[in-house]
Amino acid sequence: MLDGNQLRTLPAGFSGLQRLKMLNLSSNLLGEFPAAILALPGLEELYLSRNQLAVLPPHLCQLRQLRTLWLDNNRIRYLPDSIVLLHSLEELVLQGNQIAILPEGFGQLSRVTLWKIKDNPLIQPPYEVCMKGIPYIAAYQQELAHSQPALKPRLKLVLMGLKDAGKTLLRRCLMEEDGQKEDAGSLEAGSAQPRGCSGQQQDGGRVVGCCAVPEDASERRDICSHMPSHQGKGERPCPAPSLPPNASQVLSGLRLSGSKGIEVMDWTADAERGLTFIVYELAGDPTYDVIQSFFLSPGALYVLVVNLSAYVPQHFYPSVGYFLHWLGSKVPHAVVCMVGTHADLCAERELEEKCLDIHHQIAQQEKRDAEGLQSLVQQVDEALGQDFDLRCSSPHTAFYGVSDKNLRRKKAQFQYLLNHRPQILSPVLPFSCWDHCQVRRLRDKLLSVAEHRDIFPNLHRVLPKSWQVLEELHFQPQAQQLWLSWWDSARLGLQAGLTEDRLQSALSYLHESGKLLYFEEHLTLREYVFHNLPRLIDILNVFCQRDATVLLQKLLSDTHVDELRATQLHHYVEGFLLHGLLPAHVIRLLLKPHIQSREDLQLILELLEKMGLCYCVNKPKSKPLNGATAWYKFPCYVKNEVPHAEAWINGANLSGQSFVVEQLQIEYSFPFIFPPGLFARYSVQINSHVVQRSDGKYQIYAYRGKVPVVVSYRPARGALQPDTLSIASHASLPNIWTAWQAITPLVEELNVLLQEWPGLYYTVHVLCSKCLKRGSPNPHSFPGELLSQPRPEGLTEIICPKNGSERVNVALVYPPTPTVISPCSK
Ligand SMILES: Nc1nc2c(ncn2[C@@H]2O[C@H](COP(=O)(O)OP(=O)(O)OP(=O)(O)O)[C@@H](O)[C@H]2O)c(=O)[nH]1
Repeated sequence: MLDGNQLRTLPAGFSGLQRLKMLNLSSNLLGEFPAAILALPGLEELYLSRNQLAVLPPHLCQLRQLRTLWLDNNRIRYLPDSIVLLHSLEELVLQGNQIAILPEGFGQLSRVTLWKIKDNPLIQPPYEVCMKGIPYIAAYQQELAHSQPALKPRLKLVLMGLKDAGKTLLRRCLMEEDGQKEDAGSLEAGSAQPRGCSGQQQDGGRVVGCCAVPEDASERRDICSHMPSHQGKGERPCPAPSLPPNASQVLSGLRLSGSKGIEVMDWTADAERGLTFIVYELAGDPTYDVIQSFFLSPGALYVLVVNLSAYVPQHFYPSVGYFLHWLGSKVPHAVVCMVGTHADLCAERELEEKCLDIHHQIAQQEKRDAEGLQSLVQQVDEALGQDFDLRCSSPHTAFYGVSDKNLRRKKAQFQYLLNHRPQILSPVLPFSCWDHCQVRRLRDKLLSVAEHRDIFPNLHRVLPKSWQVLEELHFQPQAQQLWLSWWDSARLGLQAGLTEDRLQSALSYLHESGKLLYFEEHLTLREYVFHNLPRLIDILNVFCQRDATVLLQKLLSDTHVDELRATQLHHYVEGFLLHGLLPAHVIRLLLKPHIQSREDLQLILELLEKMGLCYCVNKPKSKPLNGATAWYKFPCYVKNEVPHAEAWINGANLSGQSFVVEQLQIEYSFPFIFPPGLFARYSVQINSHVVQRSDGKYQIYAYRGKVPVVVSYRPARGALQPDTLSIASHASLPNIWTAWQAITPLVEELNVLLQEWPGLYYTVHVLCSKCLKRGSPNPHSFPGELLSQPRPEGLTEIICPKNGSERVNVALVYPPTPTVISPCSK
């Protein structure tokens, strides 16, 4: 064991150690692979992790006995071809290198069971194939050998930013620049002038500086959209825009009101090289939050759009910081390009100062986040430095009762978060839709980023012919269905010559490149392949729309609607916007263009439930409704602050009397960001576990059998406070076990949902029941971890420091296993 030294070379004569079977040289400073190692033919285990190796010797295969080879976190760019001859190899760890291509015949390493390749810029085989393991690599390489490879560069481009940031206009200008007109059907008639600039200088003082930044994320995002984008008096006048001919065409298609929601379209940005962007324009309106995260995936280029004219430093977080946190929690290591629109409305100096401010504040936010994570790593290290028994001696120590193994997992997770910060490509790029040169410059910038091999290595990969055939089959004109079941897709795969096991990789590729949606990791959604994106998005957009007129228009499009019926429909819309309730037949009307039959409606409703948009309020579990109207609740529409229920809060019922029961409350804290839309989706997800529920905007009261449960979301109360989501129950003391049983499935559902955010940091605690009973505003939270399946014998009594020597009866469950899902533990 020579790990953790400062070794740059091995001493002369090292090769004399002919009986050596294991050699650990990890965490040294080796810049070259020591030749002496090759002269140790009996070597079975070789650890060279965390060195500075760039090249491996071509004759690596001399180490014929090698069973374990760890080379992670070096600088290796290529693997020698002879590595495929290491037939005894069982463990091969290569993560954290610069490997783009695996040697031909790599699939021969069929004995390898421990395989790690993450964090390499893999092109061939593509990343998603490599991640799946050696058998998939073998299948892919076979495939490639038997087919005619072809190149098809395509990248998913996601536009995001606040409402009215200028995303739509930016996209249209870029596409018009290339002479690509959109389907006129998708445009609504509007004024020939942009909303932010009437073509003349607008008056009105700049008042945004005095706005207080709201604490609620949705309000945070709303505020900037209401900020006037006018120029203040005495500032450089807005130059009368000289309208480029194509900009006026673009503007003529821009609608004036109503939220159009999410849009997706192809943009052939460079016809010569055949490079296509699949552009996903997200909605700036936070009402779309519940669906937007479905469209964020790895391997895309993200453009964060900021309205520079409206920007003031106090609003950095809602207009920039928030989006970086959101994106980072869903797609760790996402590639982000910052664009500042409305540059024509800013004086030169103002432009410079604002861009600089955004740049500085991004750096500050990043530094703060990284320091926070680093201090967590340090805390874990300190805990690891202690003996496990010592850690278990007091329940009030950090990581009380957490095993070394779980601590190491935690550390790996923090390190993963630290190493996968968003990649922000450049300072803010000022942009004006009026300026041809800037439009062209932005287009060139996006193209050059896309072409950058280190950033998007996948763009240059060679694809097997069968993958292309698969794609064509999915998009053939007769494939008009709303979506395909996985089995339909598998049948197309067979036609393309892809067996089921090989289909997964091809679908993952199509998902990452933006061509379709396939949620491989999602428990229920992975049964679908969403190839018809415009239709799917059309459907989802309907249920994020808050504009009564737009909804009514959809409902009244039928010519046979009499006045009575119209009034009735009007009431339905009102109820929907207030309580989120709709009967199935009205949903059918809203989705009319997409529904031909009763089955279509049923399938769509099922899908909406699986996506966490709505649940049926009156369907008895696993029984048909016998002709009664099914009503659906869309939790993201619920407006009432408090659920209508005879409920209890913090140990007191509505009459204010204290219960003689014990409180059990598990609290999830989200220090950086609470995933947008999570509460609404969670609210749907738990529906199958609860009865007699009553929903409020931030709270759900319900029962699990006879045991009451409450789920509450509390937005952060200040900049440094976390958002929290708690799951609570109560029971009389001897039956506290029943309360644990009541909330366990709800905890599990939350954990499953949280897996969709691999870059999210959150903690889980049990709150002190005594503090809760006293109604303490700041109850003590116990560290440690929860068992996902607690047992009665796992309940422990501990003493809360805030309650003197009184014992707290609702306690942690040991031995602990992690409930925090680490992307590294997958
Ligand atoms: N003067 C000027 N006006 C712009 C510019 N970009 C956008 N606008 C105007 O700003 C307003 C909002 O632009 P949109 O492109 O609709 O904003 P968005 O980000 O798509 O908004 P949502 O779809 O609601 O999220 C419109 O009136 C545009 O005409 C720009 O560079 N200069």
